[in-house]
Amino acid sequence: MSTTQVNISPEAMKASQSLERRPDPCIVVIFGASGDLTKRKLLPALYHLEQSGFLPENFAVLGVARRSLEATFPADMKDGIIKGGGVEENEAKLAPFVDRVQYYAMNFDDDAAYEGLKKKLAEMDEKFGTKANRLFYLAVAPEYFSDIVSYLGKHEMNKPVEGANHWVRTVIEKPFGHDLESARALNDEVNKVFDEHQIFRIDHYLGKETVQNILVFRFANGIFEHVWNRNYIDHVEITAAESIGIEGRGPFYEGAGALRDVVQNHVMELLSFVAMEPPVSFEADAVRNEKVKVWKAIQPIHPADTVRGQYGPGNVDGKPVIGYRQEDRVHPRSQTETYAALRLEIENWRWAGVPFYIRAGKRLAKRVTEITIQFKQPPLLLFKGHEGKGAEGIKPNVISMRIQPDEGIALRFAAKVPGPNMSMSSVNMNFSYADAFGASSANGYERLLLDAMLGDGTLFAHRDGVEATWSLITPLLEAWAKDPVKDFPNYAAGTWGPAASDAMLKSDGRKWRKL
Ligand SMILES: NC(=O)C1=CN([C@@H]2O[C@H](COP(=O)(O)OP(=O)(O)OC[C@H]3O[C@@H](n4cnc5c(N)ncnc54)[C@H](OP(=O)(O)O)[C@@H]3O)[C@@H](O)[C@H]2O)C=CC1
Ligand SMILES: O=C1O[C@H](COP(=O)(O)O)[C@@H](O)[C@H](O)[C@H]1O
Repeated sequence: MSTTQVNISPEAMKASQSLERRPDPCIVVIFGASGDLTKRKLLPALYHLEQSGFLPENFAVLGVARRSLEATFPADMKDGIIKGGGVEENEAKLAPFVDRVQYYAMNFDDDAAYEGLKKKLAEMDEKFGTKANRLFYLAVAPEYFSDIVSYLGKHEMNKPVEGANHWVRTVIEKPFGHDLESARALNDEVNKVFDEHQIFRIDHYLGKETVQNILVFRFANGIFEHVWNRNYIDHVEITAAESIGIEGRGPFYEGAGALRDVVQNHVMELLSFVAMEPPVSFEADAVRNEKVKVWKAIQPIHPADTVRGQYGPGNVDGKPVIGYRQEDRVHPRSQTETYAALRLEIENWRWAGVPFYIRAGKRLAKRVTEITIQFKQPPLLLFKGHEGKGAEGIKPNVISMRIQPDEGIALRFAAKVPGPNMSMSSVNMNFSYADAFGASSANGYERLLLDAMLGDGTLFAHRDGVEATWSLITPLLEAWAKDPVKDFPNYAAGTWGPAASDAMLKSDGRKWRKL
């Protein structure tokens, strides 16, 4: 049961949901327009932004992909746009948005086609009054990132047109490289064409309200920061569990695995928000610098402090599902991990000696992303022996930050059970986002697209950060590659992962929090 009470008036709530300034007129150019990401996330997010009145009046979208979809794009995606945009089903509302979306078919490798693209954009500027401002969104497989960027440079679409007061930016999807070397090479390639301030490396976790709220919880409240350190915290757990499998993305996932797919990026971002020092301001560089300091303070992770898993057949939500090796376009003896758990330490004054346990995986028992801060037991267990019959007993205090679903924060503490005896039980104080502020349809992409259009890079990854996280992960990938696993699959779909993961915490006298 929720105990959330909110002291915000409807007027204040409305004000917090309004924009201080709208983005300049612009065209969002989506490379990979016929793909899954565009359909499920980008177009719905843009539609929702438009419906919220956050887009400039002079605004347009150009979808770019290989197939000839001029006649059907984006009409054949309209159901997804309406559903994903969280706007009530109403075709009349959708029509003005769809009128601003156009399509251009080309092969990303086709040098000559970029001249056609340039011409098409100039025509759209005329039609929509978009003033030559461009947001090039690379929603494509990573092997195309460099090519597209260099062709944009070669055809002089990377810089504002001389004499005009406008901007050109690029948003680059993850994965940003597949190891340290490739990330550096990609950064070099992209930096040859775009200045760093033009590059927005997206990690959609940073667009989630609950992720941003980690910083608000820590730095806008007076009581938590004092205990947010090694003196009071026993350990930190970060869980990013998914119940879905690889959703037909066999070739991509075979080359990625859980470590590359979510740990190097989403989970490392969560960790940096939990562990960073207060930035001097909420400006892009100040926040990014503090994050990088955290990643650089993480000690090299020893392979013995890691666990790999791969799901076999099992049951998810009461339905039988196939194992990873049976998925489409997956090698029948694949070594790719669909689960990874790590134990790591951040060697700085705040965190020395506090283990951080991380786990992420597919086809786990349920979808839940949560950060658990477990505090030390009080120094004197005054009430030992009074735990109370039938009650759960006194457990250490826990702050759990639920990133998704059921977004919110809970604090576990001990309370006296009513009655003549001094019996105690653990209870939870809950804050629920939905109860406090109503359900949100925002999917992270909305906020980030808006920020990119506004030129605000605070919630985007920076070159240094990407390279720092790859520096941590790459040695593990190399160590794992040298040491093939013999027991894959080692967890059944629909469970909480391999037994070795529980054993890793058990060897430290701890266990994963039940989620
Ligand atoms: N899907 C998701 O939920 C997420 C995806 N991402 C990242 O976003 C990016 C896109 O992913 P996703 O949408 O799933 O990928 P898809 O495979 O669904 O889409 C790929 C797109 O690229 C186009 N394309 C591929 N090759 C060419 C080419 N040579 N010339 C022109 N167009 C080409 C395809 O066009 P056509 O159909 O015409 O061939 C299609 O529009 C990837 O980097 C992925 O890692 C990141 C987070 C989540
Ligand atoms: O980037 C990715 O993220 C999703 C998980 O995102 P979420 O917002 O649903 O938590 C993951 O399924 C996908 O494999 C990965 O590429």
